Amino acid sequence: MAYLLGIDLGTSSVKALIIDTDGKFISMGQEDYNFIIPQLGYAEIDPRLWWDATVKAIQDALASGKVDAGEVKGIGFSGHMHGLVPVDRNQEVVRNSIIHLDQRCGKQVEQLKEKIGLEKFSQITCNAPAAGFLFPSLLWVKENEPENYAKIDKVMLPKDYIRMRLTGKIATEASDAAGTVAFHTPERRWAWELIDAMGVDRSLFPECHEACDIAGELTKEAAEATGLAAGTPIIYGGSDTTVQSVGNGLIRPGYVISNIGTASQVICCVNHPVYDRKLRTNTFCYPREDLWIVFGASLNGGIAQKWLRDNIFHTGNYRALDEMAETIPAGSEGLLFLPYLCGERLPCLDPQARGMYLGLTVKHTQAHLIRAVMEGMVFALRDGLEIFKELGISADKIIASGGGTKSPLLLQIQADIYGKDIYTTQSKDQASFGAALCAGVGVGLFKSLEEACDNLITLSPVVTHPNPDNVKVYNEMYPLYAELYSRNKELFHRL
Ligand SMILES: Nc1ncnc2c1ncn2[C@@H]1O[C@H](COP(=O)(O)OP(=O)(O)O)[C@@H](O)[C@H]1O
Ligand SMILES: O=C(CO)[C@@H](O)[C@H](O)COP(=O)(O)O
Repeated sequence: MAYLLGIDLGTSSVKALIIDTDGKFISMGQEDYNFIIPQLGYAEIDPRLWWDATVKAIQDALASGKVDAGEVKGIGFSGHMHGLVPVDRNQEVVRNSIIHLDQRCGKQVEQLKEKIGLEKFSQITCNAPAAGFLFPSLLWVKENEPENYAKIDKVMLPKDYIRMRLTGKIATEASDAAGTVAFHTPERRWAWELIDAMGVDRSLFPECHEACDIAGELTKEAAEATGLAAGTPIIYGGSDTTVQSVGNGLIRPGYVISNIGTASQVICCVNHPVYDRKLRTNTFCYPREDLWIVFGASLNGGIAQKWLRDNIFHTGNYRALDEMAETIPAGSEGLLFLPYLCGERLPCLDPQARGMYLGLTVKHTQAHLIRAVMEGMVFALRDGLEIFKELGISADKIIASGGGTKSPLLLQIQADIYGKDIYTTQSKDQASFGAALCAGVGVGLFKSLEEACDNLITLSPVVTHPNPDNVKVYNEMYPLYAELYSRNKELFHRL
């Protein structure tokens, strides 16, 4: 038998998925970890925790699938984006990774805008600089931790660290490199003009490749740690937003993925690097040289539900929260929730944005608080769909993805707030599945990503249809939701 291993390094957990070459699920290992919040607005994690969790997840996948390591023909990756992983000359981490949820580098974002000019910056990167992205985070380290900055030999993205531990080699690839905003997105190369202008040494940036290229082979040391076979081919892999889209079959323009993970996004792919001139969405590279991804990224997807579960209700169980929310009608009887608990990127790029409930009355119960949070998470994504309309990007078909697909209620809320049928794919975990497909293309088991997607990805026969009454309620509420941020921005900034 021939198998493929896809590793998805998420913000909160790592998944190692084994499939066969027909795309059939064989087994999956999953391990959780927690990033730390050393102070308000910071979000960090020691990358060695990712490695330990990845090793365990791979071991579990091999054991539960009873897979002979020699039959794993290729390994691919998907990884949460934007985070800074700095290593020294011995490939040891210099400091904790500053991850995408971190909002500390507002000052460095302003410096980028002042020194380069926002228009020039966005023409090169197709994006606005934002807190939590590698380049401004690196500028923060340069300014605030000169002793750490001096030790940095190379910087990389989170999943590149795992690949480095497996191959012994440091490199990155275009889909994640574009998310650093030190990258020329249309030309798919490091933006030396920006790097030089900010006084950063070019040597810190590793070689950059394409997602399905071969990166190297599994080392003997990594084989001993994981139980995989030394010499197994390893491909570069890509950013989670793009690879998860591949795992949903997104390989040509025309449809949209609605992904709810810890963060959440609405995503489409395009043939040219088009970008929103108002810089509310992101345009990065896709794991195929002639495609780009456009997406609206909310920092506040499932993390809002996790906050409610862990900090407010102290229940370990999303299902229990769903059961309560299901008892409440659409619209939560006039209660609205703005989910900007981590600051926000879509549509406002504001690290000081905050969450809020609007409309509380004595009638509202715990169940209303839960349902309003779920609705707020999806209203945040509708903001992205409205921008797609302005850009002339069609959303003929919407495919839901990520951990949010485990909740039938969240699927129904998406159908009702978007007013569209919601499809899902049959693959168990789309990001790690996409990573395995990229590996299959890299090692030559599939001719192309199109062939892999067209042959191996099937939509689930269960489609969630919008309920017309709920659509009406949400269409009336959305304009109120859309004003919540702008009307409260000044207060958020004074808090
Ligand atoms: N029954 C469920 N089990 C797990 N996650 C769920 C469930 N229902 C909804 N979710 C949502 O999925 C999110 C986790 O999604 P996932 O894609 O696994 O995250 P990540 O890849 O960011 O680690 C949770 O924060 C939650 O909002
Ligand atoms: O920030 C972005 C995209 O810009 C996300 O792609 C993160 O990479 C989210 O990862 P998960 O929350 O799904 O782990």
